[in-house]
Amino acid sequence: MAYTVRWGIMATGWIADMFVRDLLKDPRGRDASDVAHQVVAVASSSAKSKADQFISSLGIPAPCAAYGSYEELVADTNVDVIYVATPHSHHFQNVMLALGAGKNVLCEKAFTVNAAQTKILCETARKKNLFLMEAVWTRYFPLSVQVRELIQTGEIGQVLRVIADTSFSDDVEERWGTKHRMVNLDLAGGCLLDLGIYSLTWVFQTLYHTLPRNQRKPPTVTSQMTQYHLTGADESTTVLLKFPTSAPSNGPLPQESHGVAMTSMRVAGDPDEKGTSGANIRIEGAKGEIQVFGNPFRPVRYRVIPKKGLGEVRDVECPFPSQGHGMFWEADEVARCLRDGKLESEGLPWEESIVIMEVMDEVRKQGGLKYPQSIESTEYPLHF
Ligand SMILES: NC(=O)C1=CN([C@@H]2O[C@H](COP(=O)(O)OP(=O)(O)OC[C@H]3O[C@@H](n4cnc5c(N)ncnc54)[C@H](OP(=O)(O)O)[C@@H]3O)[C@@H](O)[C@H]2O)C=CC1
Ligand SMILES: O=C1OC[C@@H](O)[C@H](O)[C@H]1O
Repeated sequence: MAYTVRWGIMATGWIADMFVRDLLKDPRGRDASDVAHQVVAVASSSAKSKADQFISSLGIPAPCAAYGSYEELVADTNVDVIYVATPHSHHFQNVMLALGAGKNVLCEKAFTVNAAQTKILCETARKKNLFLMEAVWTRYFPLSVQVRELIQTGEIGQVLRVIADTSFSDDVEERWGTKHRMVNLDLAGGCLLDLGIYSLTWVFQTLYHTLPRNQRKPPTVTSQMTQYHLTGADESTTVLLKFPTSAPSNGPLPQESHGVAMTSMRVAGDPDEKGTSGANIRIEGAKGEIQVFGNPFRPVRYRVIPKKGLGEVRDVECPFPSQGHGMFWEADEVARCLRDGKLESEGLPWEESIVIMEVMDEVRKQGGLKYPQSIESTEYPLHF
């Protein structure tokens, strides 16, 4: 018998739409018949009619309540878990609202504006015995799971360096202007929090998450940042990380590793959008390399390249079942955690989200990127 989760959707923007499309796919299409999803409520902060429109345009089966405020959504007793799909600037306030009403939460990336806010959210969830997870969907792809397993089983030996690039060469002025959440400081815009987090995800899930928990240590951080001339949000950021502990080595290899996390809105990881420039992620080990192809947030295949004499090159395609976007895998993880009474996901524990937020805090400090005090604040409730 499938364990069914009843979702409440907070916000009706782009990613909420994509997420709900995936929730509505039959889990059997991805061999996940142990879980099922229902969308039982949708809320828009601007108007109830927007929630009504969202429900009808996506064909969400009745009954599904439509609300014109987030307060009404979190009070709905039919809802098991809230999916928070608002801009970064609002995550802290929105998640606190949901936790305060006794609701479990899946919150979009970046978890919050800064690490101090993330810590409060995790502490609040712990105290209230509620589930909370940052929606870094890529971590739950079979591709990510397979790559982590290959590292853990020693396929490429000790991993010494990881390079990850999440960059798109947009016409920034034309596409994002000054108000869009991608570049708007009031909404915690900029490529680090929006896209760089995926480069950091690849660095962390290969160099940090693959270690036993008691061996995971925060990296040191060096970085460079270029700010967008129209708003001051970062348009290009490069982060160099040194992790003090790597997988145990039996020989002369160092007990440390390097991560290079890049992101930009001016240059592209895949300029011709045909993959000509190669892999956006390279995971380099003492016995070989794993390359990951496609957008770092939605990669499509990987290649294992053993060091000369140690084996053959292997390409592995990782298709998206049911013509899905790939967000259903993180939703399935939420369902299984709720079923099993867990407060956090093993795929992205609270502690790891906090360390990544701390890295982003440090990068912003080094780059001189400050957001308005109202959205950096840890005060709750705060109306801004
Ligand atoms: N996992 C992924 O692949 C992706 C994740 N994201 C993440 O999802 C979040 C939302 O991004 P996205 O959907 O692209 O953003 P959109 O701008 O498309 O939607 C955001 C929604 O948040 C609500 N909202 C509440 N307050 C505000 C406010 N002050 N300004 C603007 N919107 C507000 C609005 O919904 P309403 O009026 O209904 O309340 C709005 O439609 C971000 O954290 C982003 O990083 C984004 C894209 C892809
Ligand atoms: O999370 C994301 O992934 C997809 C990108 O297009 C989007 O800007 C970003 O928010």
